[in-house]
Amino acid sequence: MTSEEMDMTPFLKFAAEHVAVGIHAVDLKGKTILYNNKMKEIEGFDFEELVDRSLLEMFRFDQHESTLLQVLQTGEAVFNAKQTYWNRKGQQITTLNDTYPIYSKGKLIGAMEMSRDVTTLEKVVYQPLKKYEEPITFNSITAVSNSMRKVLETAEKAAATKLPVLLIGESGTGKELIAEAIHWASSSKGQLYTLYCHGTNGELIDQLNKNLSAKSGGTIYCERIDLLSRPLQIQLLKMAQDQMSGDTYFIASVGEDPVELIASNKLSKELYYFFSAMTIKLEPLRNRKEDIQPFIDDYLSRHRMNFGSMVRGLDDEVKKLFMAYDWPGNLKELELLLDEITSLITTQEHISLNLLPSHFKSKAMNKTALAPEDFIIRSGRELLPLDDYLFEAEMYYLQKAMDLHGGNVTKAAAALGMSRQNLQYRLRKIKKNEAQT
Ligand SMILES: Nc1ncnc2c1ncn2[C@@H]1O[C@H](COP(=O)(O)OP(=O)(O)OP(=O)(O)O)[C@@H](O)[C@H]1O
Repeated sequence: MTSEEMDMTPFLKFAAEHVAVGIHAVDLKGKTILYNNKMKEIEGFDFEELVDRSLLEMFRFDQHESTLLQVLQTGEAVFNAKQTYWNRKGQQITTLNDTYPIYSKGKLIGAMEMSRDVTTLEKVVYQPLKKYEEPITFNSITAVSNSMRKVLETAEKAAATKLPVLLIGESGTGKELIAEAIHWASSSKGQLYTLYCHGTNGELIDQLNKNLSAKSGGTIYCERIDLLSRPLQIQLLKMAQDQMSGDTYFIASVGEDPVELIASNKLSKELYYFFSAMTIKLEPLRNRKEDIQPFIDDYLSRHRMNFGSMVRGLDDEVKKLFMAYDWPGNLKELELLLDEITSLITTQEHISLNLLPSHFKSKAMNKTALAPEDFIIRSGRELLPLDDYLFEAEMYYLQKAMDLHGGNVTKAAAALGMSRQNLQYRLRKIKKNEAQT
């Protein structure tokens, strides 16, 4: 039988589910008709989140979605569109996207986006060291808030004792920067190697092991060990134990509370014990807003020095907006935003509201938390983005259901027609959101 005579559908379905490229396809109405496993992984969806909820409902009408819509409107492909964003798990992700119009019998029937996850590659290119073009020392780090000052104090002690360090903090809080500063301040003689655990594999860990042995030591910074699969965590632990006898210094990071990561089986207890001789927790930027202005001052002074620009600071309105915004992507988000703004600046001395990119303005200006009774649409009031509106409505409805059932999750879930696990998951999400606002 030739391939033309065979029904290729099962093969194509298998390929779509197993290929290492994220695929998202929509029909003419913009309705999702294909969303493969790799795309779920890139966008950070949990299986629980997909239960009881249609995929379409979950999408934000953000830049990512609009490339598909744009292709539907123009019928023309868009290639190599780079996007950096924070996915549902708060992980910073960079993708390169190709988006194609799909035709059948000469008629446009939909669009398909293929995303390559280039987060690791991007990090290698974007390492702070390359950006600052000098080794990172504790002096290059903005630390005005009490919590950051304590971080530096502990980091300096860690460098002096050369004890393994575990850095804990959300994406973009500065873990890699601290790791570099510890390396340069320590007596570690060799080179600094960074193992980006997102997207690493067994061969890379072996290669690192060989390099360290050949050069008799160095510092190894394992970024986000919680993103390694369990077998790779075991391989990394073995490698670390092998290297203990040599002159190798170990630093690692995780993106969440390690105790919770261990409880949810995402982090091996043994690996945690190995790295946690000293632990350093970096607070999210929303809990230490005193660091925002000094960071901006440092950034702009570097910008004036490197590019001869005139830009000195922010307008009062922008200052207020920056202080009110919750910066889910932390200092990295602020830095990327400043990169974007300063690339447009010509002769201005102050950054005014009209210099802020519209994607940021709409996010920051709509982010003010609503009281539950406020979620109905009132005339004369600016509309919320649909995603925020649905979240507010869901929060209100679930809390009401819980109150009505005396806080009993099983009963409330039954009344809402959803699984207990799903309700628990959503309540946890609400709690997390409340803690952040
Ligand atoms: N305290 C700080 N002082 C100066 N720059 C900072 C500080 N914190 C973060 N940055 C800047 O933010 C960027 C992101 O920091 P870094 O890569 O260290 O974050 P991270 O916590 O390691 O993030 P991820 O978990 O996503 O890897 C850096 O390029 C650095 O320039």
